[in-house]
Amino acid sequence: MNFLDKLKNEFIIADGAMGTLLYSYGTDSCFEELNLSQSEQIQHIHEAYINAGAGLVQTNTYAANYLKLQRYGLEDSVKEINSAAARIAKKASNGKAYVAGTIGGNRGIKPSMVSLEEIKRSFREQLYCLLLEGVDSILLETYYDLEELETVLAIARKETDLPIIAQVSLQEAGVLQDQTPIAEAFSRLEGIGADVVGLNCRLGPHHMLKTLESVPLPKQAFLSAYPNASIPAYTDGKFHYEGDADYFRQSARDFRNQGVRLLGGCCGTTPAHIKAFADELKGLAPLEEKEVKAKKEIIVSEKPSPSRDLPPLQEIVKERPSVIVELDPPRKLDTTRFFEGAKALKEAGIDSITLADNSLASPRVCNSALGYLVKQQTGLRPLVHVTCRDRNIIGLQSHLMGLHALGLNDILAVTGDPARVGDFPGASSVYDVSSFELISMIKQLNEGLSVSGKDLGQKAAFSVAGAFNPNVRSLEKAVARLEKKIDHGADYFISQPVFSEEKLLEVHEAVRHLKAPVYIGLMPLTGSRNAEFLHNEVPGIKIADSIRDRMAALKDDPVQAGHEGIAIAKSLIDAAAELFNGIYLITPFMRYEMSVELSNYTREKTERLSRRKQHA
Ligand SMILES: Cc1cc2nc3c(=O)[nH]c(=O)nc-3n(C[C@H](O)[C@H](O)[C@H](O)COP(=O)(O)OP(=O)(O)OC[C@H]3O[C@@H](n4cnc5c(N)ncnc54)[C@H](O)[C@@H]3O)c2cc1C
Ligand code: MET
Ligand SMILES: [Zn+2]
Repeated sequence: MNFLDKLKNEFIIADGAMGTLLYSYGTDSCFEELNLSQSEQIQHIHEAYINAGAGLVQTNTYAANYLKLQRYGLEDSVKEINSAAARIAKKASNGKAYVAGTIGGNRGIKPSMVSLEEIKRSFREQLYCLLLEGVDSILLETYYDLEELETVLAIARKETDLPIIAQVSLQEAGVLQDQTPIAEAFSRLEGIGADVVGLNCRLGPHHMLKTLESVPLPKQAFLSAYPNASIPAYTDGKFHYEGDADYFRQSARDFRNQGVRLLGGCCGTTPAHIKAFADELKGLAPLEEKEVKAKKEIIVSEKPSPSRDLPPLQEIVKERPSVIVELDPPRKLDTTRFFEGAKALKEAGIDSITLADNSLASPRVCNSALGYLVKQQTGLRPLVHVTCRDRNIIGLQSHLMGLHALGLNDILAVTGDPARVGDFPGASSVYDVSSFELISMIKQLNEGLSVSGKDLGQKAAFSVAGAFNPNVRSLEKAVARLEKKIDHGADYFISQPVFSEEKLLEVHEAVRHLKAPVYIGLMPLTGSRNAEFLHNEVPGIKIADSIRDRMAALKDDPVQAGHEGIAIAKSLIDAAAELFNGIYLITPFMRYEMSVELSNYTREKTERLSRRKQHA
């Protein structure tokens, strides 16, 4: 009898986990490769599930596509691995169980870089291999991203008449990670032609049952559920699952009462869990009609965001000249000079001081702590840099919520210099998200939503700058990155320092069409060694020979060299102020007096310019 005909009248118990079972036996590499090197072990696991009562087993091919196999250098073995897997499952089933060819999702909980085009290519390759081996059905499982599942399901539906099971993974009870309610996801999947729709992985029976309470029986399709055994625990360097089989026995009837007809297990489950399901449902008829609990509305809080005490910088710089100054947190514990600098800069009338986030990957006093104190003590607006390097998504989200609580609403979102350049070269550079994704994440908080789409009960009021590096070979490419950052929500840009008038003109020409304003970076040179270092060792920075010669002539006179650095910076300010409203001054080595002098100079220069414009 066809698998679907059987489901019309009775339950089918499916198998449980393969991957976590292999892991618990000690395999810590590519599970799918074992189809080639340990086929007997895979066959025994299938047999154990069939003996436990499974009427459907899935091939050991969850990650057997080239995108995932390339981690192990096995991207050319897709056909071999899938074919072997299907043959092993068929041999183990020996006519006693149906065989589903499994294809897992690629886009996980983390924001993903894998394009749909790439996913389609890899999916087709795997699908054809499984179909050629004559499986009884196709099982699409562990899809966090509905768009991905809809895409691959449409391909599979076109290619085969075999029954297709399409399963998503919950973000939390009731919804996917983009907050799509499960009932809606199921009806979309049914619309594309899934014969069975359901849930698998990530969460256990509790959350799946809670979810199913608000899911009606599909019109044509059947419902499935493959819960995890429990939430995984991490002990002695290994993950393990604690949920015991008795707990599964108790939940079997609840799954039946929610209308599930295909019931199996995902991560952490074992033949004992499957036997518990099978024993408990033996002789029971599946549910024909279901009463659905009214769905709890997800209310995104309408609470207004706390008002900003200062307008965002992008608004200021669009209207008038504006100076911001980078004054980095110290590398040592004494912050006296830092606060002296902040006060002096406040008196110089600048719009903001920016505080780097462990620049050059070397630890400094936490910039949000100092930013808060600056605001308290001087009333000056702190702009904190946030890198993707030091915090994973959990840390970033928490950090942003903290900045909101502290009223630090101005952020520069940057990738961050990699750890290997800094004081702790062995430290990990996290990079869970790119600078683009970080910008989107911050803007999502302004919608009152967390990165995973959860309601945060309040909207944040961040204004977000993106970094602009004009000191690259292709300015055109750098500007294309700015456009992409604008698409992700960047409100304005702050640039690396520029050291020549020609470069200022070139940059101005390249960015003038952008709708987001640019604060152009300028930094006074402190001496000849500083100039030579920047010119020769910092990628992209080129200082004109004439300027380097001026600095070199004062090699033995640091005081005069400092004055010369200031004079050079002033002539760059003269040129920059004609082109840009926003000037970003970088303070070298905590020498804030230089920034104060240059801030004052910029103000006088821009006042002269505006008087000239008024007269003209
Ligand atoms: C104003 C400013 C402040 C900064 N503050 C900090 C800080 O506080 N802490 C810190 O650690 N780092 C800081 N940085 C450094 C920054 O993280 C790195 O220099 C980063 O690579 C460039 O900025 P981003 O993070 O926006 O890079 P993105 O635009 O996200 O670029 C990321 C990577 O892509 C590559 N890339 C970018 N543009 C091009 C191009 N045109 N051609 C080829 N490849 C390209 C580069 O390898 C770059 O590293 C700052 C940089 C700027 C401009
Ligand atoms: C990571 S969720 C899917 C797992 C797969 N069905 C296995 O058990 O290996
Ligand atoms: Zn799983």
